Amino acid sequence: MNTYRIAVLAGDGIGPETMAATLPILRAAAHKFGFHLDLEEALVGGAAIDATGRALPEETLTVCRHSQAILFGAVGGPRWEALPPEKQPERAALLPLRRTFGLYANLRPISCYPELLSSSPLKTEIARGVDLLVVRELTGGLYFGQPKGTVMTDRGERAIDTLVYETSEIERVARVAFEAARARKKFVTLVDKANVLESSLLWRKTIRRIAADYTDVQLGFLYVDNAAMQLVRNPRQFDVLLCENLFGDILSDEAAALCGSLGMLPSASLGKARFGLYEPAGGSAPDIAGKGIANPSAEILCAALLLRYSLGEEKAALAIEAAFRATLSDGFRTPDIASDGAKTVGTEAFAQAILDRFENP
Ligand SMILES: NC(=O)c1ccc[n+]([C@@H]2O[C@H](COP(=O)([O-])OP(=O)(O)OC[C@H]3O[C@@H](n4cnc5c(N)ncnc54)[C@H](O)[C@@H]3O)[C@@H](O)[C@H]2O)c1
Ligand SMILES: CC(C)[C@H](C(=O)O)[C@@H](O)C(=O)O
Ligand SMILES: [Mg+2]
Repeated sequence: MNTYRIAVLAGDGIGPETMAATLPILRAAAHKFGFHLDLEEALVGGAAIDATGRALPEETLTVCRHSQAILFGAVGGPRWEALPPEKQPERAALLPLRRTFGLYANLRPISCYPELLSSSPLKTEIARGVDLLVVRELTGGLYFGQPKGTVMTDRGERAIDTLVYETSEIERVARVAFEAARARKKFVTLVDKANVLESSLLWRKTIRRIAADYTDVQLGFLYVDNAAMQLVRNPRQFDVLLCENLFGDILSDEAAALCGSLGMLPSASLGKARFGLYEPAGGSAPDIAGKGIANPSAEILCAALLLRYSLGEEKAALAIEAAFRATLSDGFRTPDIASDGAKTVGTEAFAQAILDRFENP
Protein backbone atom coordinates (compact mmCIF):
# COMPACT_ATOMS: atom_id res chain seq x y z
CA MET A 1 0.00 0.00 0.00
CA ASN A 2 1.39 3.44 -0.91
CA THR A 3 1.99 5.67 2.09
CA TYR A 4 2.16 9.43 1.70
CA ARG A 5 3.10 12.06 4.20
CA ILE A 6 1.26 15.38 4.02
CA ALA A 7 2.08 18.50 6.04
CA VAL A 8 -1.17 20.07 7.22
CA LEU A 9 -0.80 23.80 7.96
CA ALA A 10 -4.21 25.21 8.91
CA GLY A 11 -3.02 28.66 10.01
CA ASP A 12 -5.38 31.48 10.93
CA GLY A 13 -8.94 32.78 10.63
CA ILE A 14 -11.09 30.41 8.61
CA GLY A 15 -8.03 28.23 7.88
CA PRO A 16 -8.60 25.85 10.82
CA GLU A 17 -12.35 25.68 10.02
CA THR A 18 -11.99 24.78 6.36
CA MET A 19 -9.10 22.44 7.15
CA ALA A 20 -11.17 20.57 9.77
CA ALA A 21 -13.87 20.19 7.13
CA THR A 22 -11.41 18.84 4.57
CA LEU A 23 -9.38 16.25 6.49
CA PRO A 24 -12.21 13.70 6.85
CA ILE A 25 -12.64 13.78 3.06
CA LEU A 26 -8.91 13.19 2.55
CA ARG A 27 -9.01 10.30 5.02
CA ALA A 28 -12.03 8.84 3.26
CA ALA A 29 -10.19 9.12 -0.06
CA ALA A 30 -7.27 7.13 1.32
CA HIS A 31 -9.60 4.47 2.65
CA LYS A 32 -11.59 4.19 -0.56
CA PHE A 33 -8.68 4.21 -2.99
CA GLY A 34 -6.32 2.03 -0.99
CA PHE A 35 -3.45 4.23 0.12
CA HIS A 36 -2.24 5.42 3.49
CA LEU A 37 -2.02 9.09 4.47
CA ASP A 38 0.13 10.38 7.25
CA LEU A 39 -1.37 13.79 8.01
CA GLU A 40 1.14 15.77 10.02
CA GLU A 41 -0.28 18.98 11.49
CA ALA A 42 2.09 21.90 12.15
CA LEU A 43 1.85 25.53 13.21
CA VAL A 44 2.03 28.37 10.71
CA GLY A 45 1.23 32.07 10.50
CA GLY A 46 -0.29 34.05 13.34
CA ALA A 47 -1.08 30.85 15.25
CA ALA A 48 2.62 30.00 15.15
CA ILE A 49 3.62 33.53 16.18
CA ASP A 50 1.32 33.29 19.20
CA ALA A 51 2.68 29.88 20.20
CA THR A 52 6.37 30.22 19.32
CA GLY A 53 7.11 33.83 18.39
CA ARG A 54 7.78 32.90 14.74
CA ALA A 55 5.42 32.62 11.79
CA LEU A 56 7.31 29.70 10.25
CA PRO A 57 8.96 27.72 13.05
CA GLU A 58 11.85 25.40 12.20
CA GLU A 59 9.74 22.38 13.32
CA THR A 60 7.13 23.29 10.72
CA LEU A 61 9.74 23.53 7.98
CA THR A 62 11.07 20.14 9.03
CA VAL A 63 7.60 18.59 8.79
CA CYS A 64 7.24 20.12 5.30
CA ARG A 65 10.66 18.85 4.21
CA HIS A 66 9.67 15.33 5.22
CA SER A 67 6.37 15.48 3.35
CA GLN A 68 5.32 14.94 -0.25
CA ALA A 69 3.03 17.95 -0.18
CA ILE A 70 1.68 20.73 1.99
CA LEU A 71 -2.01 21.34 2.47
CA PHE A 72 -2.31 24.98 3.53
CA GLY A 73 -5.22 26.89 5.10
CA ALA A 74 -4.67 30.64 5.33
CA VAL A 75 -2.51 33.03 7.30
CA GLY A 76 -2.77 36.58 8.55
CA GLY A 77 -5.35 38.84 10.08
CA PRO A 78 -5.82 42.06 12.03
CA ARG A 79 -4.28 40.57 15.18
CA TRP A 80 -0.81 40.51 13.58
CA GLU A 81 -1.00 43.65 11.43
CA ALA A 82 0.80 45.78 14.01
CA LEU A 83 3.94 43.62 13.81
CA PRO A 84 6.88 44.80 11.71
CA PRO A 85 5.97 43.90 8.10
CA GLU A 86 8.73 41.32 7.69
CA LYS A 87 7.45 39.46 10.77
CA GLN A 88 3.82 39.30 9.67
CA PRO A 89 2.37 35.91 8.71
CA GLU A 90 2.13 36.58 4.97
CA ARG A 91 5.71 37.78 4.54
CA ALA A 92 7.29 35.61 7.23
CA ALA A 93 5.51 32.32 6.50
CA LEU A 94 3.66 32.04 3.20
CA LEU A 95 6.18 33.77 0.93
CA PRO A 96 9.17 31.92 2.44
CA LEU A 97 7.35 28.59 2.02
CA ARG A 98 6.81 29.30 -1.69
CA ARG A 99 10.38 30.44 -2.11
CA THR A 100 12.09 27.76 0.02
CA PHE A 101 10.46 24.97 -1.95
CA GLY A 102 10.95 26.65 -5.34
CA LEU A 103 7.21 26.73 -6.08
CA TYR A 104 7.30 29.06 -9.05
CA ALA A 105 4.07 28.08 -10.81
CA ASN A 106 0.71 28.70 -9.18
CA LEU A 107 -2.28 27.15 -10.95
CA ARG A 108 -5.69 28.66 -10.24
CA PRO A 109 -8.50 26.87 -12.11
CA ILE A 110 -11.74 28.85 -12.35
CA SER A 111 -15.01 27.43 -13.68
CA CYS A 112 -18.48 28.89 -13.64
CA TYR A 113 -20.54 25.86 -12.63
CA PRO A 114 -24.01 25.86 -14.18
CA GLU A 115 -25.49 25.35 -10.69
CA LEU A 116 -23.98 28.64 -9.52
CA LEU A 117 -24.78 30.94 -12.42
CA SER A 118 -27.22 32.86 -10.24
CA SER A 119 -24.39 33.55 -7.74
CA SER A 120 -22.29 35.28 -10.37
CA PRO A 121 -22.32 39.08 -10.34
CA LEU A 122 -22.35 38.82 -14.14
CA LYS A 123 -25.38 38.26 -16.38
CA THR A 124 -25.97 34.55 -16.80
CA GLU A 125 -25.26 34.63 -20.53
CA ILE A 126 -21.82 36.14 -19.84
CA ALA A 127 -20.85 33.82 -16.99
CA ARG A 128 -22.12 30.60 -18.58
CA GLY A 129 -19.38 28.23 -19.71
CA VAL A 130 -16.45 30.20 -18.29
CA ASP A 131 -13.56 27.83 -17.72
CA LEU A 132 -10.13 29.32 -17.38
CA LEU A 133 -6.82 28.71 -15.70
CA VAL A 134 -4.68 31.46 -14.25
CA VAL A 135 -1.03 30.43 -14.29
CA ARG A 136 0.60 32.84 -11.90
CA GLU A 137 4.37 33.20 -11.53
CA LEU A 138 4.87 32.84 -7.79
CA THR A 139 8.46 33.37 -6.70
CA GLY A 140 9.52 36.49 -8.55
CA GLY A 141 8.44 39.99 -9.46
CA LEU A 142 7.52 42.66 -6.96
CA TYR A 143 7.04 40.15 -4.16
CA PHE A 144 10.68 39.18 -3.97
CA GLY A 145 12.68 41.69 -6.03
CA GLN A 146 15.59 43.45 -4.34
CA PRO A 147 16.07 46.14 -3.20
CA LYS A 148 12.95 46.21 -1.06
CA GLY A 149 12.33 48.28 2.03
CA THR A 150 11.77 51.73 3.46
CA VAL A 151 14.56 54.20 4.01
CA MET A 152 14.64 57.70 5.46
CA THR A 153 15.73 60.50 3.15
CA ASP A 154 15.97 64.23 3.71
CA ARG A 155 12.54 64.51 2.04
CA GLY A 156 10.91 61.92 4.28
CA GLU A 157 10.45 58.19 3.92
CA ARG A 158 11.15 56.39 0.66
CA ALA A 159 9.61 52.96 0.06
CA ILE A 160 10.99 50.64 -2.60
CA ASP A 161 9.69 47.49 -4.27
CA THR A 162 11.55 46.12 -7.24
CA LEU A 163 9.92 44.46 -10.23
CA VAL A 164 12.56 42.17 -11.63
CA TYR A 165 12.43 39.03 -13.78
CA GLU A 166 15.11 36.96 -15.41
CA THR A 167 14.65 34.98 -18.62
CA SER A 168 14.89 31.62 -16.87
CA GLU A 169 12.13 32.52 -14.40
CA ILE A 170 9.81 33.42 -17.25
CA GLU A 171 10.73 30.40 -19.35
CA ARG A 172 9.91 27.78 -16.73
CA VAL A 173 6.49 29.17 -15.84
CA ALA A 174 5.70 29.77 -19.52
CA ARG A 175 6.28 26.08 -20.19
CA VAL A 176 3.83 25.22 -17.41
CA ALA A 177 1.24 27.47 -19.06
CA PHE A 178 1.77 26.00 -22.55
CA GLU A 179 1.66 22.42 -21.24
CA ALA A 180 -1.55 23.20 -19.35
CA ALA A 181 -3.09 24.78 -22.45
CA ARG A 182 -2.28 21.65 -24.47
CA ALA A 183 -4.58 19.68 -22.18
CA ARG A 184 -7.28 22.38 -22.45
CA LYS A 185 -8.42 24.71 -25.23
CA LYS A 186 -4.90 25.38 -26.50
CA PHE A 187 -4.88 29.12 -26.01
CA VAL A 188 -2.46 31.07 -23.80
CA THR A 189 -2.91 34.78 -23.14
CA LEU A 190 0.07 36.59 -21.66
CA VAL A 191 -1.14 39.36 -19.38
CA ASP A 192 1.40 42.16 -19.01
CA LYS A 193 2.02 45.87 -19.15
CA ALA A 194 4.46 45.88 -22.03
CA ASN A 195 3.51 49.45 -22.96
CA VAL A 196 5.22 50.63 -19.75
CA LEU A 197 7.28 47.94 -18.02
CA GLU A 198 10.73 46.68 -19.06
CA SER A 199 10.06 43.35 -17.36
CA SER A 200 6.93 42.90 -19.50
CA LEU A 201 9.05 43.31 -22.64
CA LEU A 202 11.25 40.47 -21.44
CA TRP A 203 8.14 38.38 -20.76
CA ARG A 204 6.88 38.97 -24.33
CA LYS A 205 10.24 38.22 -25.92
CA THR A 206 10.70 35.05 -23.90
CA ILE A 207 7.15 33.79 -24.44
CA ARG A 208 7.44 34.29 -28.20
CA ARG A 209 10.58 32.12 -28.21
CA ILE A 210 9.05 29.39 -26.01
CA ALA A 211 5.89 29.40 -28.15
CA ALA A 212 7.93 27.98 -31.02
CA ASP A 213 8.00 24.68 -29.08
CA TYR A 214 4.20 24.70 -28.82
CA THR A 215 2.97 25.45 -32.32
CA ASP A 216 -0.30 23.65 -31.54
CA VAL A 217 -1.08 26.31 -28.90
CA GLN A 218 -2.31 29.76 -29.88
CA LEU A 219 -0.71 32.73 -28.13
CA GLY A 220 -2.29 36.11 -27.40
CA PHE A 221 -1.19 39.23 -25.54
CA LEU A 222 -3.21 41.57 -23.40
CA TYR A 223 -2.32 44.55 -21.24
CA VAL A 224 -3.37 43.94 -17.66
CA ASP A 225 -5.82 46.84 -17.49
CA ASN A 226 -7.60 45.55 -20.58
CA ALA A 227 -7.48 41.99 -19.19
CA ALA A 228 -9.24 43.11 -16.00
CA MET A 229 -11.92 44.70 -18.16
CA GLN A 230 -12.24 41.76 -20.59
CA LEU A 231 -12.71 39.41 -17.63
CA VAL A 232 -16.00 41.09 -16.77
CA ARG A 233 -17.01 41.85 -20.35
CA ASN A 234 -16.37 38.46 -21.95
CA PRO A 235 -14.56 35.96 -19.70
CA ARG A 236 -15.36 33.05 -22.01
CA GLN A 237 -12.74 34.25 -24.50
CA PHE A 238 -9.97 33.00 -22.17
CA ASP A 239 -8.37 29.62 -21.67
CA VAL A 240 -4.99 29.99 -19.91
CA LEU A 241 -4.04 33.40 -18.52
CA LEU A 242 -0.30 33.59 -17.89
CA CYS A 243 0.57 36.35 -15.42
CA GLU A 244 3.50 37.69 -13.50
CA ASN A 245 3.13 37.42 -9.73
CA LEU A 246 1.10 40.52 -8.79
CA PHE A 247 -1.12 40.59 -11.88
CA GLY A 248 -2.01 36.93 -11.28
CA ASP A 249 -2.84 37.65 -7.65
CA ILE A 250 -5.27 40.39 -8.58
CA LEU A 251 -6.89 38.85 -11.65
CA SER A 252 -7.47 35.49 -9.98
CA ASP A 253 -9.53 37.05 -7.17
CA GLU A 254 -11.55 38.88 -9.81
CA ALA A 255 -12.07 35.75 -11.88
CA ALA A 256 -13.04 33.73 -8.79
CA ALA A 257 -15.77 36.22 -7.92
CA LEU A 258 -17.15 36.03 -11.45
CA CYS A 259 -17.91 32.38 -10.86
CA GLY A 260 -19.55 32.83 -7.48
CA SER A 261 -17.06 33.21 -4.65
CA LEU A 262 -13.41 33.46 -3.75
CA GLY A 263 -14.18 30.66 -1.29
CA MET A 264 -14.32 28.21 -4.18
CA LEU A 265 -10.93 28.84 -5.76
CA PRO A 266 -8.20 26.31 -4.94
CA SER A 267 -4.63 26.61 -6.12
CA ALA A 268 -1.61 24.41 -6.63
CA SER A 269 1.84 25.90 -6.15
CA LEU A 270 4.32 23.73 -8.01
CA GLY A 271 8.01 23.60 -8.76
CA LYS A 272 10.33 21.33 -10.70
CA ALA A 273 9.40 18.13 -8.88
CA ARG A 274 6.12 16.69 -7.67
CA PHE A 275 6.20 18.41 -4.30
CA GLY A 276 3.51 21.08 -4.04
CA LEU A 277 1.86 23.57 -1.72
CA TYR A 278 -1.90 23.58 -2.02
CA GLU A 279 -3.41 26.87 -0.94
CA PRO A 280 -6.88 28.35 -1.32
CA ALA A 281 -6.61 31.60 -3.26
CA GLY A 282 -8.63 33.39 -0.60
CA GLY A 283 -7.33 34.36 2.79
CA SER A 284 -8.17 34.06 6.47
CA ALA A 285 -11.45 35.99 5.95
CA PRO A 286 -11.50 37.76 9.35
CA ASP A 287 -15.00 39.07 8.63
CA ILE A 288 -16.50 35.58 8.84
CA ALA A 289 -13.91 33.63 10.87
CA GLY A 290 -15.23 31.75 13.88
CA LYS A 291 -18.81 31.77 12.61
CA GLY A 292 -18.79 28.34 11.00
CA ILE A 293 -19.99 29.72 7.67
CA ALA A 294 -16.83 29.77 5.53
CA ASN A 295 -17.06 27.98 2.23
CA PRO A 296 -14.77 24.93 2.52
CA SER A 297 -14.82 24.26 -1.25
CA ALA A 298 -11.45 25.88 -2.01
CA GLU A 299 -9.72 23.80 0.67
CA ILE A 300 -11.47 20.59 -0.37
CA LEU A 301 -10.62 21.22 -4.03
CA CYS A 302 -7.03 21.92 -2.91
CA ALA A 303 -6.99 18.42 -1.42
CA ALA A 304 -8.10 17.06 -4.79
CA LEU A 305 -5.33 18.98 -6.59
CA LEU A 306 -2.83 17.64 -4.05
CA LEU A 307 -3.92 14.08 -4.76
CA ARG A 308 -3.63 14.72 -8.50
CA TYR A 309 -0.36 16.63 -8.81
CA SER A 310 1.77 15.53 -5.86
CA LEU A 311 0.52 11.99 -5.21
CA GLY A 312 -0.64 10.92 -8.67
CA GLU A 313 -3.91 9.64 -7.16
CA GLU A 314 -6.02 10.86 -10.08
CA LYS A 315 -9.03 8.65 -9.36
CA ALA A 316 -9.29 9.92 -5.80
CA ALA A 317 -8.99 13.52 -7.05
CA LEU A 318 -11.75 13.01 -9.62
CA ALA A 319 -13.99 11.37 -7.02
CA ILE A 320 -13.67 14.35 -4.67
CA GLU A 321 -14.39 16.77 -7.50
CA ALA A 322 -17.43 14.72 -8.53
CA ALA A 323 -18.76 14.66 -4.95
CA PHE A 324 -18.32 18.44 -4.79
CA ARG A 325 -20.29 18.90 -8.00
CA ALA A 326 -23.00 16.53 -6.80
CA THR A 327 -23.30 18.59 -3.61
CA LEU A 328 -23.89 21.72 -5.67
CA SER A 329 -26.37 19.91 -7.91
CA ASP A 330 -28.26 18.73 -4.84
CA GLY A 331 -28.73 22.36 -3.84
CA PHE A 332 -26.33 22.75 -0.91
CA ARG A 333 -24.84 26.23 -0.55
CA THR A 334 -22.74 28.11 1.96
CA PRO A 335 -23.88 31.72 2.62
CA ASP A 336 -21.38 33.25 0.16
CA ILE A 337 -23.09 31.41 -2.73
CA ALA A 338 -26.61 31.26 -1.29
CA SER A 339 -29.50 31.59 -3.68
CA ASP A 340 -33.28 31.30 -3.62
CA GLY A 341 -34.50 27.76 -3.20
CA ALA A 342 -31.10 26.36 -2.22
CA LYS A 343 -30.22 24.76 1.12
CA THR A 344 -27.93 27.24 2.88
CA VAL A 345 -25.71 25.46 5.40
CA GLY A 346 -22.50 26.07 7.33
CA THR A 347 -18.96 24.87 6.71
CA GLU A 348 -19.33 21.55 8.47
CA ALA A 349 -22.66 20.56 6.94
CA PHE A 350 -21.48 21.50 3.45
CA ALA A 351 -18.36 19.37 3.84
CA GLN A 352 -20.43 16.54 5.30
CA ALA A 353 -22.68 16.67 2.22
CA ILE A 354 -19.57 16.28 0.05
CA LEU A 355 -18.32 13.42 2.20
CA ASP A 356 -21.69 11.63 1.96
CA ARG A 357 -21.64 11.89 -1.83
CA PHE A 358 -18.01 10.81 -1.93
CA GLU A 359 -18.79 7.66 0.05
CA ASN A 360 -22.03 6.90 -1.76
CA PRO A 361 -21.76 8.39 -5.24
N1 LIG B 1 -3.11 32.22 1.31
C1 LIG B 1 -3.28 33.01 2.35
O1 LIG B 1 -2.92 32.68 3.47
C2 LIG B 1 -3.94 34.33 2.17
C3 LIG B 1 -4.53 34.69 0.95
C4 LIG B 1 -5.15 35.94 0.86
C5 LIG B 1 -5.19 36.79 1.94
N2 LIG B 1 -4.60 36.40 3.10
C6 LIG B 1 -4.67 37.22 4.32
O2 LIG B 1 -5.99 37.09 4.86
C7 LIG B 1 -6.32 38.28 5.60
C8 LIG B 1 -7.63 38.84 5.11
O3 LIG B 1 -7.46 39.37 3.81
P1 LIG B 1 -8.65 39.88 2.89
O4 LIG B 1 -9.82 40.18 3.75
O5 LIG B 1 -8.10 40.91 2.00
O6 LIG B 1 -8.96 38.64 1.92
P2 LIG B 1 -9.76 37.30 2.16
O7 LIG B 1 -9.55 36.46 0.97
O8 LIG B 1 -9.45 36.71 3.47
O9 LIG B 1 -11.30 37.76 2.19
C9 LIG B 1 -11.88 38.54 1.13
C10 LIG B 1 -13.39 38.35 1.13
O10 LIG B 1 -13.67 37.03 0.62
C11 LIG B 1 -14.41 36.29 1.56
N3 LIG B 1 -13.93 34.90 1.58
C12 LIG B 1 -12.64 34.47 1.44
N4 LIG B 1 -12.58 33.15 1.58
C13 LIG B 1 -13.84 32.73 1.81
C14 LIG B 1 -14.43 31.46 2.05
N5 LIG B 1 -13.70 30.33 2.06
N6 LIG B 1 -15.77 31.38 2.24
C15 LIG B 1 -16.53 32.49 2.20
N7 LIG B 1 -16.03 33.72 1.99
C16 LIG B 1 -14.70 33.84 1.80
C17 LIG B 1 -14.15 36.96 2.91
O11 LIG B 1 -15.18 36.71 3.83
C18 LIG B 1 -14.00 38.42 2.53
O12 LIG B 1 -15.27 39.03 2.45
C19 LIG B 1 -5.13 39.21 5.39
O13 LIG B 1 -4.28 39.09 6.50
C20 LIG B 1 -4.47 38.69 4.13
O14 LIG B 1 -3.12 39.02 4.04
C21 LIG B 1 -3.98 35.20 3.24
C1 LIG C 1 -1.49 36.61 1.43
C2 LIG C 1 -0.79 37.07 0.18
C3 LIG C 1 0.67 37.20 0.43
C4 LIG C 1 -1.07 36.13 -1.02
C5 LIG C 1 -0.38 36.64 -2.25
O1 LIG C 1 -0.47 37.84 -2.56
O2 LIG C 1 0.27 35.85 -2.93
C6 LIG C 1 -2.54 35.92 -1.34
O3 LIG C 1 -3.18 37.11 -1.68
C7 LIG C 1 -2.69 34.90 -2.46
O4 LIG C 1 -3.37 35.22 -3.44
O5 LIG C 1 -2.17 33.81 -2.35
MG1 LIG D 1 -4.38 36.97 -3.39
